[in-house]
Amino acid sequence: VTEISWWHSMTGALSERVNTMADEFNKSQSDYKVVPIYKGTYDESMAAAIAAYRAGNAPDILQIFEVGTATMVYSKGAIKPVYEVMQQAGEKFDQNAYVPAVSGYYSTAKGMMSFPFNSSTTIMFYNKDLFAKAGLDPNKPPATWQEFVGMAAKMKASGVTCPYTTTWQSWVHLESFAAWHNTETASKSNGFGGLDARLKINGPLQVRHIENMSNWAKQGYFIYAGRKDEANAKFNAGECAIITGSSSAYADIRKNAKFKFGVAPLPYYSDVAGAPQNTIIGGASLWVMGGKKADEYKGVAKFFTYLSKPEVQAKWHQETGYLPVTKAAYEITQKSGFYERNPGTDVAVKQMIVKTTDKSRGIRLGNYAQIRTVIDEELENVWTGKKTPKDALDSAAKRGDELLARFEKANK
Ligand SMILES: O=P(O)(O)OC[C@H](O)CO
Repeated sequence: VTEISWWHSMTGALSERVNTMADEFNKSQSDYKVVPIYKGTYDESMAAAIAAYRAGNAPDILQIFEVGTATMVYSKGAIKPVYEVMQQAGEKFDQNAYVPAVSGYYSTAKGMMSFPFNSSTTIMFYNKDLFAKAGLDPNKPPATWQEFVGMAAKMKASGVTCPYTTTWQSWVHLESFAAWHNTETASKSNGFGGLDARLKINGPLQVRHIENMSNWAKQGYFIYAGRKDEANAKFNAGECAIITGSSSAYADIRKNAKFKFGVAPLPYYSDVAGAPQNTIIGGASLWVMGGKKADEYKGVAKFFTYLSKPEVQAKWHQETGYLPVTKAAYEITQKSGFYERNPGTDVAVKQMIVKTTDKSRGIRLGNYAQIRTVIDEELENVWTGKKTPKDALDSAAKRGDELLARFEKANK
């Protein structure tokens, strides 16, 4: 039996699903054994994989978050493109079966570089019980940021200690926020048009929004909980009335929440022309590492064929809140009546099926995992009152551009 190692960053209900999928594949045949290994958060696992690659003991399959995509695409030798793995193993791989927002994110002109696995997008969850406590209609979540302000004030007045929180602040409030308002995050179509792209995260729209968030933080409407998904625990414990973040938060909310919850689209500014456009994908994809034996690649390809089955993808989507990455997975889910039985589970899908523009397709920027750290630091300077929103965003853009310039030079 050939073992196939799979490093991932899934926790809670998500990691249970990952283990079940590997088990099911392992039971379906006797030549290969997929071994899933939790390697820490997305950035921890990416750093561990780079070190392991240098030491010659990288895993076969590596789950990398969406912002690591450009770095992986340019890591020639360290990775083996998925279209090549599938072709050489003689496995069928229909790239047209994928939802365009997903395949577009992970493809180059040659084909799909990684295997789309857990694509999410930015949405809102809210606690209906806390809405009722504040005298708000539990079936009317805020559709716009303008509406949000009055509601947050009512929640605060009714004694809610955390009216609003968010996970992944840079993804939700800058990257996806910009696409939702059909605004660029970087020049050159957010980096898809070339390595010389530079950040545009300090424009008037972004400054306006971060200024609002800064005021909401001061008024106690917005409670900052951390850079990654720390805020989920606060929401799941019933402390926060509203959370914005990954659609995949659904997996643990539906399992753990002891309150009635609702799912709604990400709020937007209704006075911005072109909004709402579409939000962008997050989550991660599976990369195949370079320098492995032919037999291992064959096993990886077989496992990807298993993961490509519409019914496997549909189950993953329905249980986790990740997007259906193929049209077939979406259709199976729709026909089964799942969306009617579980109101709100199609919110993420609807935000994504819109035709994207050159500003809203996604981002393809090198060193972006490091740039996220810079953005996180600068936003924290705003929440703690050390910097004005404009100064913090200007500084994030400048420091981020230095990282982009370095990446451009190294990959020319
Ligand atoms: O929680 P996930 O897996 O949807 O990922 C969220 C962000 O996109 C990570 O960059």
